[in-house]
Amino acid sequence: MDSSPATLDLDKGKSDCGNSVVVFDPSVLQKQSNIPEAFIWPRCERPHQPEELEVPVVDLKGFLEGDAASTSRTAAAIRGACASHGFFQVMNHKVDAAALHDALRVADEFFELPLSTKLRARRRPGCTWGYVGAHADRFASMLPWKETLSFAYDYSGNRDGVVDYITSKLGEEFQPMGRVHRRYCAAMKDLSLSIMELLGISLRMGRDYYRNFFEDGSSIMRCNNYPPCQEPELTLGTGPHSDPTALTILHQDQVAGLQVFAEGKWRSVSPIAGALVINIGDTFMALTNGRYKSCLHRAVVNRDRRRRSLAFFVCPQADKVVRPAKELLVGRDGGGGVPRKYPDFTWAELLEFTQSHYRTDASTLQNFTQRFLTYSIHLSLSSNNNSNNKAIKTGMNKDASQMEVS
Ligand SMILES: C=C1C[C@]23C[C@H]1CC[C@H]2[C@]1(C)CCC[C@@](C)(C(=O)O)[C@H]1[C@@H]3C(=O)O
Ligand SMILES: O=C(O)CCC(=O)C(=O)O
Ligand SMILES: [Fe+2]
Repeated sequence: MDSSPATLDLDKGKSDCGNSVVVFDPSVLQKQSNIPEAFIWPRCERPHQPEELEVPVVDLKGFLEGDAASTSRTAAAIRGACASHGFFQVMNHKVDAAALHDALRVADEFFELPLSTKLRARRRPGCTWGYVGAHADRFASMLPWKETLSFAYDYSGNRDGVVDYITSKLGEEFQPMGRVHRRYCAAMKDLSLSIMELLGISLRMGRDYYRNFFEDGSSIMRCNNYPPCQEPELTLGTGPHSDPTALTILHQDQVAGLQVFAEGKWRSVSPIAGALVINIGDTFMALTNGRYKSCLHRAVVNRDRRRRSLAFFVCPQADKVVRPAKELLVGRDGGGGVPRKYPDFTWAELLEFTQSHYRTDASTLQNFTQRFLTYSIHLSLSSNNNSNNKAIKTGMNKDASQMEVS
């Protein structure tokens, strides 16, 4: 991980215990004619005017009402998108319009708080949750022009986890904010499990296969706030990456900014009022042995308007082994096994990799796999072929050449 420099000319705030922290304070930065050097991205990464990516807009009405013909049409539409760029949008998803509106409203309320109040929830080193400004506490360069608030939503039925988190960090007066987030996360969980059914049908694994796999899962709720930027052509709101999680439900406002790298170039995915953007993540790509694609994407900013997005990242239960179903390892001709592209791993292992060792980017899963195999081979050599080492557990050959990691 980049080590943050001792000082960074963004702005220095004071945390509630008086320590100086490096912060991203848009109200200060926006008054400067140029953005700080740390926010300037390499020329090859800077945004330009892209074409539109026509992602399928899938109407879920028939599927959610149990109509068989509509379900198979919907699964076919999803199959095409997931096998190519992994993105599609959904309409008539039955998520209450008020819940969608209120979730953005309380995100605005949070980001409009005084910086000292937001810092009550600041992310602690090595933790995924909390308030972050430009990741200035983690990275020293290529900083994203955004503030984020992230918290966990676990599917274990702990009804008050979100409310307790928000009030414990910000104060009891923020209970209404916590309740709005809880209602939104509950709706996202239900939708994510319905989409898992569709993915199961589309892969001919049956509607329950992935629903059951994720039913006891966990999720990361992330609120993104992208302030207007005086030099939007030099920076990015969120850098190029594929989501390491399994599935993402993105609720974006009506300000364009999401871009997907498809057919060899960056393409914009314009907001559609009432629609939610869905994309496959690395963990689901591994569950399908690469059949469904976790695609590179990013967010750009603009000079005039703030942009907000709410990303609900669906993850398996932390210690559940991520391994493709054997049905997906049969060759197209029904012949012998298709080589595994990724080792067995757990979400806890991949999350720890992205939070402590690696800045999530376009090659996270590839680098995680290489590191994982190197470690496993090391284990195997050092423990004289001890059968407990991970390489054997995965059923992988210790020799990485047996894998198709490109
Ligand atoms: C597991 C995660 C790490 C990030 C949040 C979730 C899923 C997406 C990841 C992220 C957004 C990808 C771009 C880089 C990142 C550092 C960010 O800009 O926020 C990533 C998140 C993170 O590491 O906090
Ligand atoms: O804000 C967006 O449109 C995309 C954000 C994103 O990709 C992420 O947070 O992982
Ligand atoms: Fe993303």
